[in-house]
Amino acid sequence: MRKTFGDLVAVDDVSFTIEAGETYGLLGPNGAGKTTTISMIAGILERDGGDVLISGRPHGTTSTWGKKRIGYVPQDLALYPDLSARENLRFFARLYALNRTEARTRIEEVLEIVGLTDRAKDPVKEYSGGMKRRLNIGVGLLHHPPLLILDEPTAGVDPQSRNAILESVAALAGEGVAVLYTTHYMEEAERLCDRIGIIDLGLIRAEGTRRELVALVGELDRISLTTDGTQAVPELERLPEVRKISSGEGHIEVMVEDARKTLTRILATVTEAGVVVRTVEVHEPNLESVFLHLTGKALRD
Ligand SMILES: Nc1ncnc2c1ncn2[C@@H]1O[C@H](COP(=O)(O)OP(=O)(O)OP(=O)(O)O)[C@@H](O)[C@H]1O
Repeated sequence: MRKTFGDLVAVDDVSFTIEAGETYGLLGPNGAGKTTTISMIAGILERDGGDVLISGRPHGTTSTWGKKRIGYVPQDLALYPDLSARENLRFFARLYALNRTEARTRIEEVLEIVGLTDRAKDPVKEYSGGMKRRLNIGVGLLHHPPLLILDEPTAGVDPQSRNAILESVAALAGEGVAVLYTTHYMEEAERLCDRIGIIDLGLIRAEGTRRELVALVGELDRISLTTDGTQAVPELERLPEVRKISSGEGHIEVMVEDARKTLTRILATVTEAGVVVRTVEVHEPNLESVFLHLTGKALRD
């Protein structure tokens, strides 16, 4: 897809696919083109070029078929403050043309998913920011969309709601919903997303699982041990998984590609050499360093 606003190229050439049950994260700094990209996918913004296919079928701003299959949760809240959560959902269920019986069941399911059943009767104006955000997500789920698009759903919410949001998104993906998730919080992308597209200046600079992205820039995991000696170093050097070792008095640092896979073997090798291990720390390179490497700037610039 491509989108320009006058001279500004907001989305230059963005292309990706999301499978059912997969959570795809678009990670990028402010102004990277995330909202523009998802607005085109949701069919609320005209594209200048490119295609959006849902289950192989073209979809655009005039496609009702496509819109029925998408739950779009914008950054801004769209709720009636004087109505309760249940009344808000009832109103939106009518907009989505759910019949009465369908609506009744689905509203209770949705309240459960977003964790608001206990507060369903209270007017939304009495809700915390995070609760409003959760209800907003609930609205996007009413019509059972196979694709759910969330635009920075945790921006500015309290930790409890943030956790609730992340947990409901993971549960929905577990039920087969394809989720497109935008964020500039690296930890969220790492925790939630099966695949991540790093977007900057309207381009996807790299795409893959967290591990693939990290491998792309050649970063290694580091296992730091504090020990009572370093006589295990020659044995460690012989292990094929070990890429680099440094050691000094009372500590050994081992660089490997995948610390989770190699940790047991490394500890066994050290102990067999008669060295006592006092502490173990594993440092995995994160997406922040990948982002910095790819774009030359920090994620939160
Ligand atoms: N309607 C518009 N008219 C003009 N410029 C726009 C418009 N919408 C977005 N832009 C510009 O396009 C670029 C991409 O914006 P976009 O909102 O897609 O970024 P984003 O990655 O979602 O950022 P944020 O994290 O702040 O939401 C920005 O430079 C923005 O100023």
